[in-house]
Amino acid sequence: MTSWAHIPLGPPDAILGITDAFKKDIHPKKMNLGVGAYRDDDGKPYVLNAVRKAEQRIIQDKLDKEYLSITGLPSFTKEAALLAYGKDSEPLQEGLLAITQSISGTGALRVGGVFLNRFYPYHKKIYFPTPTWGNHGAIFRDSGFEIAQYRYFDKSTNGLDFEGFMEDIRSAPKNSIFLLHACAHNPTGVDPTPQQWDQISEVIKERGHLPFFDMAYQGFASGDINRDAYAVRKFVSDGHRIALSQSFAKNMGMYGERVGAFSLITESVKEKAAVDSQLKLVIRPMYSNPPMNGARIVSYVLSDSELHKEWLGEVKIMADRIKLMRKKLKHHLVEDFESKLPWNHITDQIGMFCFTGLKPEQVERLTHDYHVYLTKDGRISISGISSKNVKYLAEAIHQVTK
Ligand SMILES: Cc1[nH+]cc(COP(=O)(O)O)c(CN[C@@H](CCC(=O)O)C(=O)O)c1O
Repeated sequence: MTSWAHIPLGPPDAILGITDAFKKDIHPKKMNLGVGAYRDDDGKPYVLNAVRKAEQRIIQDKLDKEYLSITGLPSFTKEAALLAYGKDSEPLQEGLLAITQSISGTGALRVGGVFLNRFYPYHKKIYFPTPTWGNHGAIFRDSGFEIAQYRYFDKSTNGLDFEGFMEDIRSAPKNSIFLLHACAHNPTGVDPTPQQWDQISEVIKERGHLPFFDMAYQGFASGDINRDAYAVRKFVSDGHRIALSQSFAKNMGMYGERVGAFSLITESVKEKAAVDSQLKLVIRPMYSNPPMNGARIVSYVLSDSELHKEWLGEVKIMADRIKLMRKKLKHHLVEDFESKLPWNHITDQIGMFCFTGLKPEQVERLTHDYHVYLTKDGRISISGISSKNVKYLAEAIHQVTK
């Protein structure tokens, strides 16, 4: 009889495990600032109206439940590509974009990781920003990659270490793979300016590196889908043949529907056909073909002009609420509690997260004494803040940092 006694107990997930701890807490003022999932000002999950309308139309259309193709719903991947690359994208117009639907952003990164580990013709090493999203390491290690870091966050300014970033691009061996957060960097909320992206593109091109963009927040960062895709589109117009993972979890509130896409720019129609064929050979033994419901909803929303317009309005509402909570948190810290610490980074940073700069022991106290749940590195998901609890949070942060 097989014994499994040799299996060690694994640690709780650094991000998703926080929600479990939060749920067990019965304190009336508890706050979940862990997982990056949008909440409205009542602290409730938000299902977009455009999504609800698309769902109704799908029901009325009485569609079948047949298998999708291995690379997913064509109407979805077409719309996902248009959203990311823009209608004027040359590779898109010339049919040079290999793309597949994926199990959300995580699945896109994994499929991309396995594909690149199988076919990337240079060193199987990928460079991550320091710090990066907690799941990137496991995804690419499990895909067979060696992991390296490039400098990104400057603790002294709570901003971008641009010089260090550029030096590390220059010093990495030629043809390295660089994972780049397209917008709303997780966990820091610190993004390069467009001018800095232009310089990053130039040096990455000089070194022949492969840019692998992770775009998990398009539209959710600034509220503008085109602005948030600046880096992706600039790199493509500069001639980079990028790899891109897209997630519709946050910008369309499709968290549990698991809707994403992986794409790679190729040099010719023949190359695209070969890449498409090999993506299928990666996916088929992994999960065969993707779930259809979420992809149908996203394709309905993006392809219908009315729903698309409504969605753009809703994604801006979400982004604007996040920006307002940043302003309120900083205001209470500085004006009400007269904190003498620098808190400008709360409003300088962008997107779902704020990298507060709190030390582990301060994080520990925030959770233990004030029932505020956040990741150990001091990252807070701004969407967990509302007009009802923002002052309480400011007081708690002030108490543990004064
Ligand atoms: C940069 C980034 N890339 C990819 C993903 C994957 O998203 P999905 O499409 O759901 O597979 C996330 C979600 N990260 C937030 C959500 C929870 C998670 O870690 O997963 C987070 O960091 O809280 C990211 O923040």
